Amino acid sequence: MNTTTYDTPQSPQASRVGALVAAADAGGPAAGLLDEDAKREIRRACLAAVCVPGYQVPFGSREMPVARGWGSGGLQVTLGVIGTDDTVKVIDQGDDAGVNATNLRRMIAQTTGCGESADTREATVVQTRHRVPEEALDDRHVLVYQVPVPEPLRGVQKSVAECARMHAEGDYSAMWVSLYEDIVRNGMITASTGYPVLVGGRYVMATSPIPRWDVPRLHQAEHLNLFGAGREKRIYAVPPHTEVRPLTFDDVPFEVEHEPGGRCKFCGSDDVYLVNAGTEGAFACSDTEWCARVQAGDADTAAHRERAPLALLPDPTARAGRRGAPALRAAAADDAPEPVRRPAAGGPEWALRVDGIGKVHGAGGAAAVPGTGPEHGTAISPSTGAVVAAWDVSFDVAPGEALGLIGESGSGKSTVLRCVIGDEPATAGRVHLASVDGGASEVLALPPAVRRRLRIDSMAVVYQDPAAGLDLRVSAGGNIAERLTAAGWRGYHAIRRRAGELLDRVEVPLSRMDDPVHTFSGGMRQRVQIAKALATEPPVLLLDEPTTGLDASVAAGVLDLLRSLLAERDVAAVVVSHDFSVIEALTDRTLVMQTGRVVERGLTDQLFHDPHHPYTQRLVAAARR
Ligand SMILES: Nc1ncnc2c1ncn2[C@@H]1O[C@H](COP(=O)(O)OP(=O)(O)OP(=O)(O)O)[C@@H](O)[C@H]1O
Repeated sequence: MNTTTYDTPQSPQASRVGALVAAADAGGPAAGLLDEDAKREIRRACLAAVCVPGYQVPFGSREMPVARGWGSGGLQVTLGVIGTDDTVKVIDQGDDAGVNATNLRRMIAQTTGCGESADTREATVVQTRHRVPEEALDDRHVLVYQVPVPEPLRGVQKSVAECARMHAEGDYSAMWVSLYEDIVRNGMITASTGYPVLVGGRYVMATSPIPRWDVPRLHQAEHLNLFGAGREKRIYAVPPHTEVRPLTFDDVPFEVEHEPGGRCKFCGSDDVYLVNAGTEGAFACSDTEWCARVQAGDADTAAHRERAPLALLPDPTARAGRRGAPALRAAAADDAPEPVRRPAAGGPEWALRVDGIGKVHGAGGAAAVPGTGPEHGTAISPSTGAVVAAWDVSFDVAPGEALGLIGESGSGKSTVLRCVIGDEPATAGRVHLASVDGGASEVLALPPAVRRRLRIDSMAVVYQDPAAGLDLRVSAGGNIAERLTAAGWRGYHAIRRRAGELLDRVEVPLSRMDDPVHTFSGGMRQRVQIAKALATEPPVLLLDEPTTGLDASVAAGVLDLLRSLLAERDVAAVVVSHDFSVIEALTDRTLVMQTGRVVERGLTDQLFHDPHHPYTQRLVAAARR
């Protein structure tokens, strides 16, 4: 028997949390389904979860003697936090008197010595695998959820490590894109169980296992919510009085599930979460305790109606307006969340400055460089065997200017671009952006999270392969929405207007805006990638072989588009290509690269008409053929 008892804390609002603190390290005779060490670990994990609401705390989940689907995570949390003074109630789906619920409740009571009840008002610890009770919970209650799928990002990101990074950096744009795509397809967000919420303004949390109907009851709740996921070994919490906001766009209200005209066939309630009840069109309360009490006249139905999320019932007419191509008009001033960063007046004349960038693949770092380069005819270090992909490359680009990097395959031009954007770490050199601290900060020395952020509002890249810059499963508009939501855009219609304008500008028909990009031709994909890159008007645009791989006529069209886009925008562009005709069409100045080094530089026009270096002469001759 568990003989643990908790002091009754003085602060009613902190009572359940206070009990956790008091019992965190409390010992007692080992008994029941969990030994005291396991219980202590669970309490500590619960406390950590309370301290960082919405954050998934790992714990050493144990095997439990219950069948799969009974929720070993929830059971472990219940066993970890329950004391002999407590009374447990178990809700299986919405049923608290069924075989599963009764058996589980008895097992908990018998192995811990706590009381048991099917009445929410008597219970202090309620374990649920579907519903928040219709009865009001208060600061005496702990609601323990059996969680089947704890990771809210699982639908958009398979890698556990990447999910952790996204949570750490608050990078939830992939989640916003999935909500955007849902609205485009269905006019509403259809996610039912597991609806994502932002907890305490910081972490996105899945609300699995509860339906949307119950989600509003997490916001500023009186009671402590503890979520246990046994298989994924995670515990997380929503402590009392925590802000819990369902994720949705500013102009798309969060909605709960609703059966128009639906009413419980037993108690007549129409302000409860209803489930189908056998025959066609018949419904019943999913909370059997509440239903029975309403029938018995033992329920405060007026107070319940006030709590019910009736203001969040769906509005079908609003849904229709969210589908179909947006009306094109100039973006409104308040569409963008914040002004795009531009170099401050009086700052440097360049938007991007690169000083002595170098990249060595393999051993030796800078020591590997001697013996490589054009004069030695090799990029491979004679001393270490490392590949010196690029070395001592410097340039700057002004707003409204385009700089070309040209060279044969393997000359190192893409390496320079990848080091600047952050796709690979540089071995040497410095990068400055006028939009970051007026150019004072060395960008390569900034923390990785800050550098990733720069890729949203300060720099964009267009890759040769559209699959590198786009999610081909997502619609053209959704791909643009990813960049906009990452930059903080939260207006659904503003996002659609902006995406529509951009797609129109790059000549992708608006009728294709909501089609997945994998259904597009290569040239159209590249146009979508360009539209996405320009979405947040980054002051620096990097183009890596933007037309290579396209048919000649399609490439010519994309080149024309890029030429007019660069001419009309105040963007500083770096264009990498092995083809002098591309460089000639797009750029003002050019660096010629051979075996990792710059061998010639000058105005593109001059280089094209009067190349000095024999290597440049070869490249120009090839372009003229
Ligand atoms: N991860 C790597 N490990 C070893 N060598 C590499 C690696 N990545 C690139 N290199 C080498 O660095 C050199 C420069 O490559 P880079 O891709 O920058 O050339 P490029 O001029 O852009 O060529 P391309 O137009 O074919 O992409 C090449 O010799 C390449 O083989």
